[in-house]
Amino acid sequence: MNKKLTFTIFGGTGDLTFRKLLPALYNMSVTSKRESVGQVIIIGRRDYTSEQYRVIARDWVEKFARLPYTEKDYDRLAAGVFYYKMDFTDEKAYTQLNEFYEEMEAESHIFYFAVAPRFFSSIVTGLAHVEHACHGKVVLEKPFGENLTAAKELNEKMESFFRPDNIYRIDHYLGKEMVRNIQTIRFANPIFSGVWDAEHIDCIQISALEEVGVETRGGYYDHSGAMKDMVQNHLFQILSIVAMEQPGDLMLAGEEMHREQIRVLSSLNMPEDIEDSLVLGQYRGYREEKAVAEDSLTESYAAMKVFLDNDRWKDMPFYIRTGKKLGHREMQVLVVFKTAAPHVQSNILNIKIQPTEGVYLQFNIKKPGEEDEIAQAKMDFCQSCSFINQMNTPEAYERLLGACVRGERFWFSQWDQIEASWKYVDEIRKRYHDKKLPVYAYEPGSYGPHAADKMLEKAGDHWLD
Ligand SMILES: NC(=O)C1=CN([C@@H]2O[C@H](COP(=O)(O)OP(=O)(O)OC[C@H]3O[C@@H](n4cnc5c(N)ncnc54)[C@H](OP(=O)(O)O)[C@@H]3O)[C@@H](O)[C@H]2O)C=CC1
Ligand SMILES: O=C1O[C@H](COP(=O)(O)O)[C@@H](O)[C@H](O)[C@H]1O
Repeated sequence: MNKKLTFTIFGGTGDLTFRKLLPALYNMSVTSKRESVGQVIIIGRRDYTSEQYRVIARDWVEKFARLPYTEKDYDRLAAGVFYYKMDFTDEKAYTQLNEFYEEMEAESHIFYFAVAPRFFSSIVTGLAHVEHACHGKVVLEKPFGENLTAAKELNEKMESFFRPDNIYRIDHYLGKEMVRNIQTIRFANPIFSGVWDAEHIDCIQISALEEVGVETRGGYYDHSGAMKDMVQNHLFQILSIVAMEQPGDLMLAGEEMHREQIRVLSSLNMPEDIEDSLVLGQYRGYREEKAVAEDSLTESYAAMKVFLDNDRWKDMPFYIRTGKKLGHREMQVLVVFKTAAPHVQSNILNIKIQPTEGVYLQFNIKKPGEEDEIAQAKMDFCQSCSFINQMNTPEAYERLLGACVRGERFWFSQWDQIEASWKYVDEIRKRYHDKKLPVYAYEPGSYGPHAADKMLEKAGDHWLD
């Protein structure tokens, strides 16, 4: 193991670390890539020894790792994982942390902020007491800031301590296999690229539905809500990839793609008819969740109808929705094409992001037999059904941690993307609340509030599940 490189996770007893980061490190360890992240320091305020932490982490890794779990592989990973107890808001505690790093012979650092954004600033202040910290890399979880003003302040603070090109703003949806695939499906197939516009498409629906509620994360989530937790980052990233112009190279994930994404985000239209463009909801029982305010108005569901002010997408709605405690878990991009004639059904392309990864295409054929009728052919390509694909496809966090170590910055969000998204999300939320529009209640296990269905009905559409 490269002892000198030290990978420190602030928020090491949180949901993200247990459910995503440790399983990713395990997968990297099995595929021998963990050598590159060196020793792992877990920072938490709970009273654990390293040994106790390793025992707790074991169950999570066993449950959530992509690759088959074995004791031997886990023990190899765990031997390089050390728990360090501290309150990361206590500036004085960083002097002792510095001593701990000296004992651990830490020389170069990657700091991972797996905490709510309101803590980022105190951690950076504290890291000023850690030798060489400012030469290290930092990975920042989303949402970056809690609004545009806070995000700008935070960005200045981050860039005054770390070198700007050592700041990695992670959006793990950018590491998902089928999100990376959208570009290829769009641009490498003339059957799609030639008709990818408002002239041929009726609407595009982007859905990220979750079955789980806020679980143990009430404290974080109640300050955030669906718009900041999912829409401002993950869903706007996907929207911008779906709607962007072709970057120079079909498979390119660099500067050019980034520029095209920004152009999309800058052309988001701010609706005048806010009541017909945004619906916020909260599942029944949300206020009884641990660490949630009993009179909370935080939304656990958001549905939007958005338009882009550009030639390609003029007057074509993008429908976006996300929520917790819904009927099932599904993340997909559905492209509904215009019909060839009024009595003929639409062609539908469904890019399935998770849990199944694949592509579904519905098109029209003559019904077999003597009748002169039209029927639908449904072609369903399941990429993740193949064991070989599963074994060879890294999880998002696995991919992004590796990219950070290698310095591949194009896999991460850039500041101007974040800024453009915040501008829009801040303003649309303000308009919703200024008009005193309700946060609609919905039943757990449903598809969200009826108001979200009505929003589409009014526009002559409906959600496709
Ligand atoms: N969970 C997920 O699936 C995803 C989360 N994220 C992002 O990751 C970030 C963290 O989310 P998540 O892990 O879910 O949140 P959690 O609330 O589960 O975890 C927060 C962590 O911060 C620790 N913490 C809080 N205050 C202190 C303190 N003063 N000193 C030391 N430790 C402290 C908590 O410790 P303690 O255990 O003692 O409370 C806990 O380990 C958020 O920004 C979120 O948006 C991003 C993608 C996915
Ligand atoms: O960033 C977040 O993402 C998760 C959903 O991630 P997925 O990879 O399971 O789709 C979401 O549950 C969480 O609230 C949010 O912070």
